[in-house]
Amino acid sequence: MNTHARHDVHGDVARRHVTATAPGKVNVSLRVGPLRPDGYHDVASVYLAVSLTETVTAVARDDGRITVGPCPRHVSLVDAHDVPWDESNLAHRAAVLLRERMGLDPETHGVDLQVAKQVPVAGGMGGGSADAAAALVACSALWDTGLTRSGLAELAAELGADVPFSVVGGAAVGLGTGTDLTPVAARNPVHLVVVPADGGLSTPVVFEALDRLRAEGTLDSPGGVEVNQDVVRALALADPLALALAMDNDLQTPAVSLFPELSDVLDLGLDEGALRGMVSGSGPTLLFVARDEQEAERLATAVKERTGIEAIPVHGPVHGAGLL
Ligand SMILES: C[C@@](CO)(OP(=O)(O)O)[C@H](O)COP(=O)(O)OP(=O)(O)OC[C@H]1O[C@@H](n2ccc(N)nc2=O)[C@H](O)[C@@H]1O
Ligand SMILES: Nc1ncnc2c1ncn2[C@@H]1O[C@H](COP(=O)(O)OP(=O)(O)O)[C@@H](O)[C@H]1O
Repeated sequence: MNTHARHDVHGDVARRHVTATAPGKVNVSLRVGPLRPDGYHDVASVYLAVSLTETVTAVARDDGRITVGPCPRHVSLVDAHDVPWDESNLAHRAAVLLRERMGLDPETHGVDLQVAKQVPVAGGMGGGSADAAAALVACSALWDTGLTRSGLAELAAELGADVPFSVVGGAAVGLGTGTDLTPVAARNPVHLVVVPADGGLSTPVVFEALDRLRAEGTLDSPGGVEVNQDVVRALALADPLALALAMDNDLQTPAVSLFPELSDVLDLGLDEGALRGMVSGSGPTLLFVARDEQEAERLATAVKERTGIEAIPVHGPVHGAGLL
């Protein structure tokens, strides 16, 4: 029996359960290379894990079934209707993959996954990836696999480009499809405001739009990608102004072309004193850089007042997936 699992009483049956959390992310730099033959793009990404986290409770079942659903005990900050609560759910896929790779008996190793979401769905903040990371950590403890964090991060890469970073957390450069991670120093917290949009954007559709804009010559086509070292330095120095000036995102133009309303909110954030506004990953969530925590609170309130959108002050880096 592992040391992390707790017991709960559901009817007459005591069921072991484990809870894990994992962070959402923003990309403070996202440089995208040309389309590869496998349908992916090489990226040079600078990830920052932020204080908007997902929580997954894994409750043991001995009939081998794996289920996933919204957590009955936690209030989700996002609309659970937007999430596929079936085998396609990234948390479900994580549990299936872990069980298979660890050679566990599919007749006896089942789990009910209860997910409490805070990260906007399909928003470019890696919420589904965080659910997968938290599910990996929770199921690994529940089933006593003995896998290390780097073992979990390796499995995570099979689930999606953003999943390893949510396992690892902090701040990191991501190369390859984003899964080849190198931690970077970020001593003091960076304060941001994230502004979710009404609706989501499909990640592959945004990458396709980038390819299209490059093919027609509207955007330059790079031969390769290089890490944005100015952003890495700004994180190391904990200098919000330098970070704001250096940030970039090759998916911003395609995301805004698909979701033109984002331009107005970007302008509004700057008008309210943000140091910089940018699309988070493939969008449509926006991120604004604030000078400090107080300024982030003020900016979030101002954006909320002017747009009615629930802008959220966050900070990063925060740690990666872990047990509660
Ligand atoms: C753009 C980024 C930036 O961090 O995140 P989001 O904004 O979606 O959160 C990531 O690259 C997304 O990561 P993730 O959402 O895990 O992507 P995956 O499920 O692995 O891939 C979905 C699809 O996105 C495209 N894709 C993804 C990653 C990559 N390096 N090149 C790509 O072209 C491919 O079309 C792929 O089929
Ligand atoms: N646990 C999950 N939470 C949210 N979305 C999920 C989940 N599992 C699968 N998905 C699917 O993945 C898509 C992208 O999810 P998400 O990770 O929230 O966004 P992004 O990739 O933009 O950061 C969603 O539209 C949804 O169809």
